[in-house]
Amino acid sequence: MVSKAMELAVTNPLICFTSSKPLSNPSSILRAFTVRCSVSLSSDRASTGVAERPWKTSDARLVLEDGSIWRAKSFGASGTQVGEVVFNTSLTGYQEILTDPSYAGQFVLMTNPHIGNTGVNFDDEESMQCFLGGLVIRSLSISTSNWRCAETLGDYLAERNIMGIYDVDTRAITRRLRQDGSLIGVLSTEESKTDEELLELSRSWDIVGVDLISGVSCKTPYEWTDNTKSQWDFNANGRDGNTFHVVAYDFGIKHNILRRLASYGCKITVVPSTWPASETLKIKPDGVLFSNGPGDPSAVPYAVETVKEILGKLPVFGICMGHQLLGQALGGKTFKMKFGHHGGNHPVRNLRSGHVEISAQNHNYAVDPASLPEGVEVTHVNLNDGSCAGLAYPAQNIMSLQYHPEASPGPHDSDNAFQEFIELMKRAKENA
Ligand SMILES: NC(=O)CC[C@H](N)C(=O)O
Repeated sequence: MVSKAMELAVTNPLICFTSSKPLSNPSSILRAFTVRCSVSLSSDRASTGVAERPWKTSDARLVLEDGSIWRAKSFGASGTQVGEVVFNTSLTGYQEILTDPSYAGQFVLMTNPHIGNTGVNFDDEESMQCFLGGLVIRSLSISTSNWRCAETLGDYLAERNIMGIYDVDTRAITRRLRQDGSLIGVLSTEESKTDEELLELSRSWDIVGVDLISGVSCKTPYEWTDNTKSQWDFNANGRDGNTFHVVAYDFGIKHNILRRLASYGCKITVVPSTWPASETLKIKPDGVLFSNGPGDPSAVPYAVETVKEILGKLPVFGICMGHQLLGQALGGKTFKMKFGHHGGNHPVRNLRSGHVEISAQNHNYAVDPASLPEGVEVTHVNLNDGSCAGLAYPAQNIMSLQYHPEASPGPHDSDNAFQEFIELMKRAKENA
């Protein structure tokens, strides 16, 4: 009886207001419960002799380069890992986020507090691997419930050797990142490492200037075989019977880009990031796609050179990293943003149609439109901060988006961009 009363007093904040008896003095009832609680706890310990709590206590630390230390509980893999902390505002889609190669070198902090409730399945992956440094969440769902669930999030991360932490104040960390900009952090479950050692590690590592593409790109070319089940293939009537051959440069390509191109009737050859432009031109495809990818676009001059050699010779479509490389190849500059855009709720204005699209985004760098030569048109603008979200150079059959028309996860408002690419290839073929 005593412990039942304790449970009610502790977990139900409305207990005083739902009592069947009129409350002449609610504070005395609270006092009574408090006394009962303390009696109950001390008598339990006395009878079992065990002072251990039944729940897990903090066994992980996130140390940020600004010197702040966040105690948390660990799940997934253990160890010590360094990376850049970014926050993602998507409500769900954590599995697609975990397998997006563009997160290599980063810890993803989900601002939605409740993660893991749908578990994971093996159809929703965006690549063959998790390349990110780790996952930071507020609350790890204690149960998984979804008809497609094959595994829990914790088991999935552990099998892939990816660290996760929960029970950490993700709102406070997000506010810090918004105020001070992106920060490097270290996640550790190793008690032998001091806070000072972890801080030192966070301050001795940087993501700027590092070629992260070479670690995520495929090693040899392959033909994409699309296994998308018909129930997931939306907009399938976008196909007009034509087949266009697209060479897709894999800078860390998300599978949904390939699925969407296939859905629009494209035959796709995926090639590694170092694949020579001359080999691509030899194949004579109808168009070239430059994919998304992790890290600093200024750290991969070889990729910019490849893009330069292809521009003007074939219709091209750049997505995210591909867009940034195109911007550089056209003579423009890219810069690092304060904390970037990561999430499925970014409003973008399509300046040609006048429509606002709610888009999926994931980038820390952007193209400076003022640095672009004449003739290059800014086609899309991010309405949160006015940054450049899309470019076109019609004279050379070039189009690009800073964000993700393939979504996954995120809204499908921008799917039409794939249709535009098809039309670009069609026009180029007709005029050839
Ligand atoms: N999704 C991407 O392609 C990311 C592009 C680039 N790595 C950035 O962070 O800006």
